[in-house]
Amino acid sequence: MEYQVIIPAAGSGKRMGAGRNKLFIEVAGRPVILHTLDVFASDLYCKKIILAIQPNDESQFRNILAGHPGNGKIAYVYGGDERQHSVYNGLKAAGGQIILVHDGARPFIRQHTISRLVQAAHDNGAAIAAVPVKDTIKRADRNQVVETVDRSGLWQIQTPQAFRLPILMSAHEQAKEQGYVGTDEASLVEKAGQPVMIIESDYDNIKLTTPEDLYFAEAILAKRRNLG
Ligand SMILES: Nc1ccn([C@@H]2O[C@H](COP(=O)(O)OP(=O)(O)OP(=O)(O)O)[C@@H](O)[C@H]2O)c(=O)n1
Ligand SMILES: C[C@](O)(CO)[C@H](O)COP(=O)(O)O
Repeated sequence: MEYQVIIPAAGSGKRMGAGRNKLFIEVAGRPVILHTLDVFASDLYCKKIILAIQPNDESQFRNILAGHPGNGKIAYVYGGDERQHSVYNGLKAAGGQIILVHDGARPFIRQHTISRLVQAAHDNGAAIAAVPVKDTIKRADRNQVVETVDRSGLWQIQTPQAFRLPILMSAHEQAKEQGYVGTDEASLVEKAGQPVMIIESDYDNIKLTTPEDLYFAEAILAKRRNLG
């Protein structure tokens, strides 16, 4: 089933502390963004990649992506101050029935997860990648525990997040009218009253956020090379 994907890539990487867009950092000798785009480039059902970037990163992105197999599918839009604004700018360039949003900082997404998300979004309207929480979660007030959260129903949410395009567009427009900023697309869609399905992903689908994540990234790629 055909789909388009928005890749938010306009962040500043403050928590990474690299002093530049973390998607330009090399892992196994290649910039993070190339790893992220690989699966969408090779997926014949992926008809368009909408890359949301900062204007001052444009020449570097274009140079890095010039030789990538997915380059012919890429449309560039400028991002905004918040991730949500970057995604909304991407939505305005999107078409077709199914739209995915996938963090540029998540380079290890698998094809079979994407395929399941696309089908679930077609069937149900909205579907997101997630893995069960492994740690005990507690709520604290000024570092003092006030509540232990029942872990049985908790999921660690990832991207891709997949939607029928009108559902996501409407949710973003409602959030804009209400001045609501969420940390993922699903929170906007939930707020609009649309059920959201969870599709179990895998623990390799990490978001490269802090420097430690780069060690994990090298290990994930080494594992995949060894598995062939
Ligand atoms: N205004 C923004 C903020 C983030 N992103 C993108 O959204 C993804 C997930 O965001 P995050 O990991 O938080 O990236 P940064 O915002 O760059 O990180 P930080 O919060 O540490 O600055 C990243 O691919 C990032 O480039 C974006 O397109 N536009
Ligand atoms: C969308 C997301 O990756 C789901 O876990 C996450 O909310 C992004 O958060 P960030 O702070 O913008 O990286």
